[in-house]
Amino acid sequence: MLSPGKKTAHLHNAGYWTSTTGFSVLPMLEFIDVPCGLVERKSRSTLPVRGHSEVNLCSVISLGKDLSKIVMPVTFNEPLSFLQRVAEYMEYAKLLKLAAAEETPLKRLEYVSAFAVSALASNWERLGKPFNPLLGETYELEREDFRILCEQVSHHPPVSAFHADSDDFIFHGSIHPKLKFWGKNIEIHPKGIVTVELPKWKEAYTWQNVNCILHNVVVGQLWMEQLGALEIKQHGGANLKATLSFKSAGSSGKDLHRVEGFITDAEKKRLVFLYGKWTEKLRACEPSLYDETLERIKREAKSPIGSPGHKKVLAKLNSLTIGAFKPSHQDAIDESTDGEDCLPVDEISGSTTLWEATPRPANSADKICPTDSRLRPDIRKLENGDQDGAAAEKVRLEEKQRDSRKSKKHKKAPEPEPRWFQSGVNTYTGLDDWLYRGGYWDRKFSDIEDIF
Ligand SMILES: CC(C)CCC[C@@H](C)[C@H]1CC[C@H]2[C@@H]3CC=C4C[C@@H](O)CC[C@]4(C)[C@H]3CC[C@]12C
Repeated sequence: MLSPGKKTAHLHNAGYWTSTTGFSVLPMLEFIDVPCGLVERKSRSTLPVRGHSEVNLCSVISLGKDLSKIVMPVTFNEPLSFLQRVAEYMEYAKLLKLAAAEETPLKRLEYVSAFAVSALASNWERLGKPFNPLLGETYELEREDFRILCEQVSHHPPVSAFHADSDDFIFHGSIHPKLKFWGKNIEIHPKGIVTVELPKWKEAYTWQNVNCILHNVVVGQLWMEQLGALEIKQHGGANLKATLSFKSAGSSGKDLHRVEGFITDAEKKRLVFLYGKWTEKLRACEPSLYDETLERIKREAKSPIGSPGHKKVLAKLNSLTIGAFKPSHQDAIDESTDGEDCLPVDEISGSTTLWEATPRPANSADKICPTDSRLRPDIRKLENGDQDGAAAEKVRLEEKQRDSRKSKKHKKAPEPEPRWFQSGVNTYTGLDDWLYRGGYWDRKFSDIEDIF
């Protein structure tokens, strides 16, 4: 087994890990690769600035298409392979360590559930398309207390397999993401089973990832939701089960990113209530506390309709309902219940926090303009040592530029003006000059022409 912190002294199993390379190891949130061959194991602590394109998708694909079969413009991409995205599941691997350290099957399942939810957190606001891995492509990530290897095991359909091990747990599985374009939305079915094994307890946990919906892929603000039931089954020992529901944001957005559900035993008795948001945290409390909270709210709901107490209650009810309990007066809920005076909807006193997301590294949310030099594919290819590719891209870009100018002239429109500058006179010299129009730093780049 691995000895944490002693990377040079691996004595274990043959195969992939015996060849210790001088590759740099990336901390979990460092999404961009650094050149290999570094002597020191050094990692980035910030990200190069980059944003995603807002080019109209309809111009590239048609309805109901399986997106894996479509070549997308590179400006839709984030500079990562999907294998690296898979490795991001491990960001909160410490939860599995915590699970293994617990003495009861229930507590272990609580932490495994937290891990399953936390594995989705890195997807929040990540709206670029990772590169399709090539068949046979691999990605390794070795950290203090675990290591993971991913391999693209099939190209059509695309399947990525992964295996992570550590002193305390093994985590493995495969993902076959199916993307469907439905006009307004893209639906993603990340098919495949994932398994956590805790050898010390001779226990395993299995689940399947929930579906992911990308909204407003053509017009408006692109956003993502994770949707559906996540069933985490415990095998061996107590055979408990966690059933979590990833809620739809709903029209008011109240349930945005919300996750909740129960851990039950083989007799379907509720043992623990789990609640939180996949972007933020997961908490646990006794089902009785959840019931009491609901009871109290129901009682308070009898206060006069329209009173502040009543509104508070409606807000809370709306956010806590799960399974059988649904308020019949849901229609009465209006915008005002979103106000400051509503109860903290994600608080049940007496709960314990199983997992809390850590903040993103610097620059991870900045957007740059899709015309930025840093996004030029020919330059990037040259940087990566692909001279032929760079030459081909350069020709393609120049042709694209020529064609776009031609088609604009054809429409007899006046020569298009530059976007951020205009010709004018330098007030000091009286000579012709180019003057800034302003507005760039508002970063509204949605109508920018795709020049790459
Ligand atoms: C053209 C643009 C809008 C397309 C952008 C598509 C991006 C956002 C899509 C493409 C592939 C998708 C991923 C496919 C599979 C999984 C595994 C699942 O367990 C969590 C979501 C996750 C990680 C998806 C997140 C969103 C994703 C990265």
